[in-house]
Amino acid sequence: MMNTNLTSSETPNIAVVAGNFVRRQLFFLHDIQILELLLALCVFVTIHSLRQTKHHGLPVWPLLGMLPSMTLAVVGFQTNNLYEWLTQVLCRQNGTFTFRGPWFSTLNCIVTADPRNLEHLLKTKFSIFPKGPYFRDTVRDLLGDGIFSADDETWQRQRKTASLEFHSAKFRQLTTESLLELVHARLLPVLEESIDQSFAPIDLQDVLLRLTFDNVCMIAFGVDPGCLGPGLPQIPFAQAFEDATEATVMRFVTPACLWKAMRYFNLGVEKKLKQSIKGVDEFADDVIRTRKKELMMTNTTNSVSEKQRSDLLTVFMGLRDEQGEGFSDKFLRDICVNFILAGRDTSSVALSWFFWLLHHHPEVEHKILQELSTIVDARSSTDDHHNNSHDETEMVFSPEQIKKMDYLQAALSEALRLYPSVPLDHKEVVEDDVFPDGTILKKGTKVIYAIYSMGRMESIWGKDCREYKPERWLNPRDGRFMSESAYKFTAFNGGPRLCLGKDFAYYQMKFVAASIIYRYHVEVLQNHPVIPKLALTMYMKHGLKVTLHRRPHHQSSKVTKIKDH
Ligand code: HEM
Repeated sequence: MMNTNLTSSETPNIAVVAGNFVRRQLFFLHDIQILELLLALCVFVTIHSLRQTKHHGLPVWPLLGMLPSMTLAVVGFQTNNLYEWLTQVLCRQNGTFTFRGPWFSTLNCIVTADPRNLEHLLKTKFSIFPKGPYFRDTVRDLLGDGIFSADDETWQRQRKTASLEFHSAKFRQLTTESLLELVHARLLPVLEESIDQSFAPIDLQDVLLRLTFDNVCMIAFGVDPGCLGPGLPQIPFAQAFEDATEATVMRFVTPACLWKAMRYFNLGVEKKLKQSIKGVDEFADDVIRTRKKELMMTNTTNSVSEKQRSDLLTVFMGLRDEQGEGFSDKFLRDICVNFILAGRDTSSVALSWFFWLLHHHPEVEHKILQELSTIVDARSSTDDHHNNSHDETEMVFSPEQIKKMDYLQAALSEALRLYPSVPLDHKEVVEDDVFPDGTILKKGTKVIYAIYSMGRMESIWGKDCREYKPERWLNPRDGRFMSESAYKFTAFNGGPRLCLGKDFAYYQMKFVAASIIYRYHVEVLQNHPVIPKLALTMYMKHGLKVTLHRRPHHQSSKVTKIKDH
């Protein structure tokens, strides 16, 4: 580390003086100010360089490439939405174009929304399109060697073990039980509370984020942080996790040399990142230490309760390599943190967009209600001894009932088609190649696949591609749900890196949506602005402010009691 503490007896060193100067200047920079600075730089150079060329019909500015056009789109002169701007360009360019970034950035990349290219990238030539060193370098501090950023053997090992676990009966039991507890003992009471407080508006996105955070922590760590509860408490671990993800995302829009300098000098957003990662690590270390002790106790006392745990931490702790060595604590921390990131906000954000779409499509809400009533009535008539089938305030949907909700699954898939939780994803090319559409790919090129745009292309979904129509997912003969090719509907990725939590995510979203819709009509506040936030996951920038109205059959303010089913 450079010594920045000069005493009067020391000769000033030019590197130290320069270092201090940069440190002083950067100290005052906030992340927003950095963006403003970049924007000002764009405007300045744009005004001073009147020469502008075109690449495939897109303006390319000297030094700045296509950044000014994109910036104008994002700040609102054209579309107020980066994803919409990309969609417009991709539609004009038949599904693929080359984005030219400014000279100082690493933003040059191929952007594609062509299903043939997606299949090539995610499946056929999977091995030459890894996540790559650029992505890993950017997210390493938070994600380490976890499944999201890993490639090759490090990825394969985690994928294989987690995949076995995700498909086991024990895991299914853990997830259904923890979800049931969360929805009935925590989510529904919080929603009821808002009604009791004279229909106080609540931010449904925030409530759902809390629910999925608690749920995925139970799956990954086997502990419940308790974010969802009366009064919606602030939980330091959840806050640290959120801050750490947001600060990591800032690195993708900051020149690498700048964020690396800020990290070195511990300034601005990088300082915040360091502090929040410390918060995440402390929580993880504590859980790992406690679990190790518990497992040792279990082994010595030969008790079975701890051995029966099926959270990912316990499963990975039990693994040994050929030399009989277990995973290091750091690697165990990376594994869990990555799973929390994967399952934390994807389903909650998808559910938020789904409820917003329902608000604008009462006919879809009506059909979902009809489906739920049919399923509930069928159980009432065939299962008279079932203790909760007639008492609607205590209605708990069973896994078999959830499986039968084809229309709800179609409505959720349609929401994900238009608002995919991961709107853009990326790969790096490690060998020269050519896409099926003829695009030449040089080694080292970055490829962005625009999942959001894919849902809005006539060439993929037809003329009504922008309409919300769950029916497109139903077999016209029997009304059953029909899945789509992962290279056309890429919300869950595809090929060997297909989302590991896809089945669980559908179960979770269906269970939560059915439990809410059966009891309440969700009304979005009039004039509440709903626009996507620019982040790795497609949050609603201002949340989703709603009021809840009890259905006529659910007029009691009694909170649901969980019963075995
Ligand atoms: C609506 C909900 C969800 C959506 C839309 C979704 C989408 C995705 C996408 C697009 C990827 C690829 C990311 C990338 O490689 O850059 C992915 C990967 C992954 N997802 Fe999900 N996900 C959802 C829910 C979940 C849940 C609930 C879990 C776990 C509890 C989960 C676990 C994972 C894991 C572990 C990976 C990494 C797979 C790998 O790289 O091999 N996902 N998901």
